[in-house]
Amino acid sequence: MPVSTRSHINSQDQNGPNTVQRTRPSSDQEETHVSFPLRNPHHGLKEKMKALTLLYEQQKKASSTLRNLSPKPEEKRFSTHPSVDLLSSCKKNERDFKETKDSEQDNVMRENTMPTVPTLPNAKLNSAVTRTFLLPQPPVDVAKENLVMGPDRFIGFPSFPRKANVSTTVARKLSMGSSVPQTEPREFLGKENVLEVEKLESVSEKNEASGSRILVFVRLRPMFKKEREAGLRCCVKIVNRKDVYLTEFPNDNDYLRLKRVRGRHFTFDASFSDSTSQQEVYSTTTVELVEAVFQGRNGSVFCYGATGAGKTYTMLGTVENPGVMVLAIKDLFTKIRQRSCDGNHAVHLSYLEVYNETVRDLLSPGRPLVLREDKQGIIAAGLTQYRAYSTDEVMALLQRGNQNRTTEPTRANETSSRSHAILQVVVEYRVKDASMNVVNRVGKLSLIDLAGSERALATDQRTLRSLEGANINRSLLALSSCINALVEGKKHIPYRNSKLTQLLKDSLGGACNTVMIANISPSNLSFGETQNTLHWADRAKEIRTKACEANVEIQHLPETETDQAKLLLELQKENRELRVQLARQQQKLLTLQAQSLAANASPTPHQFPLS
Ligand SMILES: Nc1ncnc2c1ncn2[C@@H]1O[C@H](COP(=O)(O)OP(=O)(O)OP(=O)(O)O)[C@@H](O)[C@H]1O
Repeated sequence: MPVSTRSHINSQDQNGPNTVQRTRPSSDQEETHVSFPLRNPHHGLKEKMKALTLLYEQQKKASSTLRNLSPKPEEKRFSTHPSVDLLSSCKKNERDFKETKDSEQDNVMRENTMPTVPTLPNAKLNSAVTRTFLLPQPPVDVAKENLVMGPDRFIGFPSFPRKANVSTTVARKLSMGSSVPQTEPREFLGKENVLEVEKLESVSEKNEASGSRILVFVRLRPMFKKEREAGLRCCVKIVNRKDVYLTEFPNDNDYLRLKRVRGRHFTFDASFSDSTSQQEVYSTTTVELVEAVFQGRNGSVFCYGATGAGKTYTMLGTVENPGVMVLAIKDLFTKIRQRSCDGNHAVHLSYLEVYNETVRDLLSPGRPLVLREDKQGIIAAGLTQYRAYSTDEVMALLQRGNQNRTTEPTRANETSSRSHAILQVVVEYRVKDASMNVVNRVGKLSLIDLAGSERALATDQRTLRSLEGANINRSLLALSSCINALVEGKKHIPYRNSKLTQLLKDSLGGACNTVMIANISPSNLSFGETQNTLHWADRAKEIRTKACEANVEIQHLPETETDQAKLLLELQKENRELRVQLARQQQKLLTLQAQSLAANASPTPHQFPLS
């Protein structure tokens, strides 16, 4: 989504943050002196934070080792939609990740961590309209923390609020390019998959040359035990990780055509079989978009498919197998940690749903939001944007949002999402270039879990379910009309036909790197829906979005006194924010120290000899 002012970036900026030379002022000078070139007044604070964070991590490790000595609690199990309890999975995976990366990251500032949120077991499935799982409230300090920094309620859905610009020159850089480093995925892929990823890289290279094509992936979910027991057959075969063969088996009662088997063949950028891991799906589809966000480019990933085909599983996943949203957030913060020495990052987050043609804020539910269009695109007026400092915080917010999301059991899925959910993460990355100009990149990642289409049932007539179904189908139909119009190169694209298409306008026809993951079921009972999904996915391959330009702003060193004063104010604000962060870290450290002291002090029974 566009930022207010932009222009072309010169090639010099390619050198990126690593070439920046900076000097650090002493902490007493921080808020009083205005000498130029202006220096960032909170470097001292940053150092302190780094040291504190490290100390905190060590304490945390020590206390977790202590805890591990005590007998393990029973393995946590879901009694409801597993995707709603992501925090612990995130923690577990983050721990694994930390273990592997610890040695190389010792000199890097670690992200904040939050106390684990306990999950209440045995949450019951409820057929009410709104999800009513018994889930933990987000930790109090998340809410408090966000009150300190926000929430910035005025921020619209697709746009990020721009600060008053001191800028005189603005820069713009073209399209998601080969400059996007492939940092992560290979270690998670099997050997045979590396070759495939290389093939896929050539897809995105081609993309780069010819503007931005929507990349379309297909994911087949495994057959359920219930389906196998019911004698259903698999009608989908994936070959070469690209080709999808769909077989139409004759109906058992159709004696005349018993031997007639018809099939269709589709090819996509990649097709994932039912045994593909979540990590592999993420690495193939989304990892590059996350990297591009740091360069100021927008990216969208949306899951499309029939109800029960695996969209929410792909997007959110489970505790053991976190999905694209969770992996992207973790990846994002890992990258921020790795770059924390280069510049400042700010991550803002919003989460909304479109339910029955109304837009609702999932993070602070209230009145429906109104969509407005302005120069920056479609805006959901009043949508809350939270500033997040760590994966844990985002997970807590995501969990809170998922509690508020509308789900209910359907014929095909016990925890069917009845709304379209859009998680949007805005990353602002600010760094100084060699000439001490401030380079500001703003990239936005939209992760979209669409509601599934479902055939209307005769018994559903006039119930809330049928209204929901009708609205879901209506918005998906509107989505298909937009896809058609875009593919046919029509001038008028009917985005206004539904709230969903208005919100997806930027992803479909704007300057955005877009990925579509079409989820399909293997069961021959879902043949019609699968064929339909594959048809639209096949159409979507032909959509070209506008060349994805980087949102890069260069703020030149201020010359006038007013501009200098403005810059000073901004730096002071940032300084205050860092102080709040520091205080929070100190608080956490103290709590942890107190806990480990208490753990050491409390005697365990076997320490005392029996008399
Ligand atoms: N790749 C997969 N591996 C294992 N289980 C899967 C996979 N995909 C889906 N499932 C399981 O299938 C069930 C339905 O999946 P999910 O809820 O993601 O469907 P959906 O497309 O989001 O449906 P709806 O549109 O109704 O919300 C869930 O129990 C989920 O755990």
